[in-house]
Amino acid sequence: MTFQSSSQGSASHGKFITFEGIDGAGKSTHIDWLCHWLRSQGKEVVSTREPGGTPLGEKLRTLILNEPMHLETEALLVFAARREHLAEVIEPALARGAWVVSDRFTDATFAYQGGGRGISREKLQILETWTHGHLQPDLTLLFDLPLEVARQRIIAERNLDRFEREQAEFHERVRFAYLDRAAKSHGRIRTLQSDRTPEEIRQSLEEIIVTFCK
Ligand SMILES: Nc1ncnc2c1ncn2[C@@H]1O[C@H](COP(=O)(O)OP(=O)(O)OP(=O)(O)O)[C@@H](O)[C@H]1O
Ligand SMILES: Cc1cn([C@H]2C[C@H](O)[C@@H](COP(=O)(O)O)O2)c(=O)[nH]c1=O
Repeated sequence: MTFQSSSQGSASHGKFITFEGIDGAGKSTHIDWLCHWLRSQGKEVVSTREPGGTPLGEKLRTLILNEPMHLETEALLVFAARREHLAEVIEPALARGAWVVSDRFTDATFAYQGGGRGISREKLQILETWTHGHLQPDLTLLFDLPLEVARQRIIAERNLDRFEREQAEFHERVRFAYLDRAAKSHGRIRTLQSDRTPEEIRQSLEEIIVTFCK
């Protein structure tokens, strides 16, 4: 993890890797492979997700994904679930030297609640600083692809949740908020072109992760 204090780069801490992208981008498909690969390198790996990752967080996830609510209530709940996730799972794992791989983190909030719902970046930054001002992912893998391709992948296979049922314009705003954030991330967010075969994506992912581990 990247602490903004002098603990940055300390050998006693693990690494924090997050996966991001619009719904149906292919994150879950590749998280298992990455965790398997990291374990084959002898690392302790904690695989988790947001919203969720703790018993309380999973209850909040059910509400967030299914219950109609005010847009700011939604933002506050994702940060509440995140605070619990950090305290119960992420921070202890990193402190003991484990690698944490999370299916989504705060970039998702800037993309969905910021880009999608229109909450200002300033408001979200205040919540981010309050919740985890001391900690950011070391590496974020952004799975990017055209909206129509992602829709085709998920539409046949699942009951759509509150976000997945949003209009195409919402998902376009989410996608472009992610890309904008990646462009300003100084290399933390690596974008993977995801309208390719799983094998091609995995090869790109492997190149990124091997370089990151050096
Ligand atoms: N490169 C690919 N080509 C074709 N189909 C894919 C590819 N990657 C994933 N899929 C399929 O698309 C669907 C969505 O993939 P996956 O669940 O990995 O996406 P996700 O980003 O985790 O989605 P969500 O965030 O909505 O859970 C799955 O049926 C998966 O098998
Ligand atoms: C962390 C986070 C998530 N969301 C949204 C994005 C997705 O539509 C769902 C989670 O579903 P997934 O299939 O597990 O990817 O939640 C959000 O709006 N804001 C967030 O901070």
